[in-house]
Amino acid sequence: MSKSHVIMDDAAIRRALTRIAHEIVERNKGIKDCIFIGIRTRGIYLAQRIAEKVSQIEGIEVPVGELDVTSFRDDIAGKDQSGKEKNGFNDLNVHEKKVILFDDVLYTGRTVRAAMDALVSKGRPQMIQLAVLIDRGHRELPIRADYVGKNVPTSKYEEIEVTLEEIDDADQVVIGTNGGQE
Ligand SMILES: O=P(O)(O)OC[C@H]1O[C@H](OP(=O)(O)OP(=O)(O)O)[C@H](O)[C@@H]1O
Ligand SMILES: O=c1cc[nH]c(=O)[nH]1
Repeated sequence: MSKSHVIMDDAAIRRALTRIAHEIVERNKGIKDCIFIGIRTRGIYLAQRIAEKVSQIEGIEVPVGELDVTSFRDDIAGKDQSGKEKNGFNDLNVHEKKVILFDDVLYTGRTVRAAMDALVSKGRPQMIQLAVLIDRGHRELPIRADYVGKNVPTSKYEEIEVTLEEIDDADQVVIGTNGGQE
Protein backbone atom coordinates (compact mmCIF):
# COMPACT_ATOMS: atom_id res chain seq x y z
CA MET A 1 0.00 0.00 0.00
CA SER A 2 1.47 3.35 -0.96
CA LYS A 3 -0.25 5.54 1.66
CA SER A 4 -1.99 4.16 4.70
CA HIS A 5 -3.43 4.97 8.07
CA VAL A 6 -4.73 3.04 11.05
CA ILE A 7 -8.53 2.96 11.40
CA MET A 8 -8.75 0.49 14.31
CA ASP A 9 -6.13 -0.19 16.96
CA ASP A 10 -6.05 -3.12 19.37
CA ALA A 11 -8.45 -1.52 21.85
CA ALA A 12 -10.97 -0.67 19.11
CA ILE A 13 -10.82 -4.23 17.76
CA ARG A 14 -11.24 -5.67 21.25
CA ARG A 15 -14.31 -3.50 21.93
CA ALA A 16 -15.88 -4.34 18.56
CA LEU A 17 -15.41 -8.07 19.15
CA THR A 18 -16.92 -7.78 22.64
CA ARG A 19 -19.94 -5.97 21.20
CA ILE A 20 -20.38 -8.61 18.49
CA ALA A 21 -20.20 -11.37 21.13
CA HIS A 22 -23.06 -9.70 23.03
CA GLU A 23 -25.06 -9.16 19.82
CA ILE A 24 -24.72 -12.83 18.89
CA VAL A 25 -25.96 -13.93 22.30
CA GLU A 26 -28.83 -11.46 22.20
CA ARG A 27 -29.98 -12.27 18.68
CA ASN A 28 -29.83 -16.04 19.23
CA LYS A 29 -31.33 -15.84 22.74
CA GLY A 30 -28.25 -17.62 24.08
CA ILE A 31 -25.92 -19.86 22.20
CA LYS A 32 -27.79 -23.18 22.03
CA ASP A 33 -27.30 -25.01 18.71
CA CYS A 34 -24.83 -22.35 17.48
CA ILE A 35 -21.50 -23.23 15.95
CA PHE A 36 -18.87 -20.73 14.86
CA ILE A 37 -16.91 -21.18 11.64
CA GLY A 38 -13.96 -18.95 10.81
CA ILE A 39 -12.99 -18.41 7.18
CA ARG A 40 -9.25 -18.75 6.60
CA THR A 41 -7.18 -16.99 7.32
CA ARG A 42 -8.02 -14.33 9.87
CA GLY A 43 -11.68 -15.25 10.28
CA ILE A 44 -10.50 -18.27 12.26
CA TYR A 45 -8.90 -16.11 14.96
CA LEU A 46 -11.91 -13.78 15.10
CA ALA A 47 -14.21 -16.80 15.56
CA GLN A 48 -11.98 -18.13 18.35
CA ARG A 49 -11.79 -14.78 20.15
CA ILE A 50 -15.54 -14.17 19.98
CA ALA A 51 -16.23 -17.77 21.08
CA GLU A 52 -14.09 -17.13 24.14
CA LYS A 53 -16.07 -13.98 24.95
CA VAL A 54 -19.39 -15.76 24.39
CA SER A 55 -18.31 -18.58 26.72
CA GLN A 56 -17.55 -16.00 29.40
CA ILE A 57 -20.97 -14.37 28.93
CA GLU A 58 -23.04 -17.57 28.77
CA GLY A 59 -20.90 -20.05 30.70
CA ILE A 60 -21.11 -22.57 27.82
CA GLU A 61 -18.45 -23.49 25.27
CA VAL A 62 -19.36 -22.86 21.65
CA PRO A 63 -17.87 -25.22 19.03
CA VAL A 64 -15.46 -23.47 16.66
CA GLY A 65 -14.45 -24.73 13.25
CA GLU A 66 -12.48 -23.38 10.33
CA LEU A 67 -13.11 -23.31 6.64
CA ASP A 68 -10.90 -22.98 3.57
CA VAL A 69 -13.15 -21.85 0.72
CA THR A 70 -10.53 -22.03 -2.04
CA SER A 71 -12.07 -24.80 -4.12
CA PHE A 72 -15.58 -23.32 -3.82
CA ARG A 73 -14.61 -19.92 -5.25
CA ASP A 74 -16.13 -18.69 -8.52
CA ASP A 75 -13.25 -16.34 -9.29
CA ILE A 76 -10.22 -18.62 -9.47
CA ALA A 77 -9.35 -19.73 -12.98
CA GLY A 78 -8.63 -23.42 -13.32
CA LYS A 79 -9.71 -24.32 -9.80
CA ASP A 80 -9.76 -28.01 -9.12
CA GLN A 81 -13.41 -28.95 -8.50
CA SER A 82 -12.32 -32.47 -7.56
CA GLY A 83 -10.87 -31.00 -4.36
CA LYS A 84 -14.35 -30.13 -3.09
CA GLU A 85 -14.84 -33.17 -0.91
CA LYS A 86 -11.39 -32.85 0.64
CA ASN A 87 -11.82 -29.21 1.34
CA GLY A 88 -12.99 -27.59 4.32
CA PHE A 89 -13.76 -28.07 7.81
CA ASN A 90 -12.52 -29.82 10.77
CA ASP A 91 -15.31 -32.30 11.36
CA LEU A 92 -18.09 -30.15 12.67
CA ASN A 93 -21.64 -31.25 12.03
CA VAL A 94 -23.48 -28.27 10.53
CA HIS A 95 -26.79 -30.07 10.05
CA GLU A 96 -29.66 -28.21 11.77
CA LYS A 97 -27.17 -25.91 13.53
CA LYS A 98 -27.18 -22.13 13.59
CA VAL A 99 -23.88 -21.54 11.82
CA ILE A 100 -22.18 -18.20 12.37
CA LEU A 101 -19.51 -17.48 9.78
CA PHE A 102 -16.64 -15.13 10.62
CA ASP A 103 -14.34 -13.19 8.32
CA ASP A 104 -12.12 -10.15 8.73
CA VAL A 105 -13.24 -8.15 5.66
CA LEU A 106 -16.46 -8.21 3.63
CA TYR A 107 -15.97 -6.74 0.16
CA THR A 108 -17.48 -8.27 -3.00
CA GLY A 109 -19.13 -11.07 -1.02
CA ARG A 110 -17.60 -13.80 -3.18
CA THR A 111 -15.67 -15.39 -0.30
CA VAL A 112 -18.85 -15.60 1.77
CA ARG A 113 -20.79 -17.07 -1.16
CA ALA A 114 -18.11 -19.74 -1.49
CA ALA A 115 -18.29 -20.39 2.25
CA MET A 116 -22.06 -20.86 2.09
CA ASP A 117 -21.62 -23.26 -0.83
CA ALA A 118 -19.07 -25.22 1.23
CA LEU A 119 -21.41 -25.28 4.23
CA VAL A 120 -24.48 -26.53 2.42
CA SER A 121 -22.38 -29.24 0.76
CA LYS A 122 -21.92 -30.66 4.28
CA GLY A 123 -25.51 -30.58 5.50
CA ARG A 124 -28.48 -28.32 5.98
CA PRO A 125 -27.79 -25.66 8.58
CA GLN A 126 -30.88 -24.36 10.39
CA MET A 127 -29.61 -20.89 9.52
CA ILE A 128 -26.39 -19.12 8.52
CA GLN A 129 -25.38 -15.77 9.97
CA LEU A 130 -22.34 -13.67 9.09
CA ALA A 131 -20.01 -11.65 11.33
CA VAL A 132 -17.21 -9.49 9.92
CA LEU A 133 -14.76 -7.11 11.49
CA ILE A 134 -14.89 -4.68 8.53
CA ASP A 135 -17.59 -4.10 5.92
CA ARG A 136 -16.01 -2.00 3.19
CA GLY A 137 -18.94 -2.10 0.72
CA HIS A 138 -18.73 -2.86 -3.05
CA ARG A 139 -20.80 -6.02 -2.93
CA GLU A 140 -21.14 -7.97 -6.19
CA LEU A 141 -23.69 -10.39 -4.71
CA PRO A 142 -26.79 -9.97 -2.53
CA ILE A 143 -24.95 -10.69 0.73
CA ARG A 144 -24.96 -8.68 3.95
CA ALA A 145 -23.42 -9.16 7.38
CA ASP A 146 -25.53 -9.68 10.52
CA TYR A 147 -22.75 -8.41 12.80
CA VAL A 148 -20.24 -5.73 11.76
CA GLY A 149 -17.27 -4.43 13.77
CA LYS A 150 -16.95 -1.28 11.68
CA ASN A 151 -18.50 -0.06 8.44
CA VAL A 152 -15.82 1.60 6.36
CA PRO A 153 -16.96 3.31 3.16
CA THR A 154 -14.12 2.84 0.68
CA SER A 155 -13.20 3.54 -2.89
CA LYS A 156 -12.29 0.57 -5.08
CA TYR A 157 -8.76 1.95 -5.19
CA GLU A 158 -8.35 1.49 -1.47
CA GLU A 159 -7.41 -1.62 0.45
CA ILE A 160 -8.16 -2.73 3.96
CA GLU A 161 -5.49 -4.71 5.76
CA VAL A 162 -6.40 -6.48 8.99
CA THR A 163 -3.53 -7.78 11.11
CA LEU A 164 -4.08 -10.00 14.14
CA GLU A 165 -1.64 -10.92 16.90
CA GLU A 166 -2.03 -14.64 16.33
CA ILE A 167 -0.29 -14.48 12.96
CA ASP A 168 0.84 -10.87 12.44
CA ASP A 169 2.75 -8.40 14.57
CA ALA A 170 -0.21 -6.68 16.18
CA ASP A 171 -3.98 -6.18 16.21
CA GLN A 172 -4.68 -3.41 13.75
CA VAL A 173 -6.83 -2.37 10.78
CA VAL A 174 -5.19 -0.19 8.17
CA ILE A 175 -6.65 1.52 5.10
CA GLY A 176 -4.43 2.46 2.22
CA THR A 177 -4.41 3.18 -1.49
CA ASN A 178 -3.51 0.27 -3.73
CA GLY A 179 -1.57 2.26 -6.26
CA GLY A 180 -4.55 3.18 -8.47
CA GLN A 181 -6.52 6.40 -8.60
CA GLU A 182 -7.65 7.81 -5.23
O1 LIG B 1 -15.73 -10.15 -0.09
P1 LIG B 1 -14.52 -10.57 -0.90
O2 LIG B 1 -14.30 -9.74 -2.13
O3 LIG B 1 -14.50 -12.04 -1.18
O4 LIG B 1 -13.23 -10.23 -0.03
C1 LIG B 1 -13.08 -10.55 1.31
C2 LIG B 1 -12.01 -11.60 1.51
O5 LIG B 1 -10.75 -11.10 1.08
C3 LIG B 1 -9.78 -11.39 2.06
O6 LIG B 1 -9.29 -12.67 1.93
P2 LIG B 1 -8.03 -13.04 1.04
O7 LIG B 1 -8.53 -13.70 -0.20
O8 LIG B 1 -7.15 -11.85 0.88
O9 LIG B 1 -7.33 -14.18 1.91
P3 LIG B 1 -6.71 -14.13 3.37
O10 LIG B 1 -7.84 -13.89 4.35
O11 LIG B 1 -6.12 -15.47 3.57
O12 LIG B 1 -5.69 -13.01 3.42
C4 LIG B 1 -10.57 -11.30 3.35
O13 LIG B 1 -9.92 -12.00 4.39
C5 LIG B 1 -11.89 -11.91 2.99
O14 LIG B 1 -11.88 -13.31 3.18
O1 LIG C 1 -9.58 -4.40 0.85
C1 LIG C 1 -9.75 -5.63 0.97
C2 LIG C 1 -10.58 -6.36 0.11
C3 LIG C 1 -10.72 -7.69 0.31
N1 LIG C 1 -10.06 -8.29 1.31
C4 LIG C 1 -9.25 -7.59 2.14
O2 LIG C 1 -8.66 -8.17 3.06
N2 LIG C 1 -9.11 -6.26 1.96
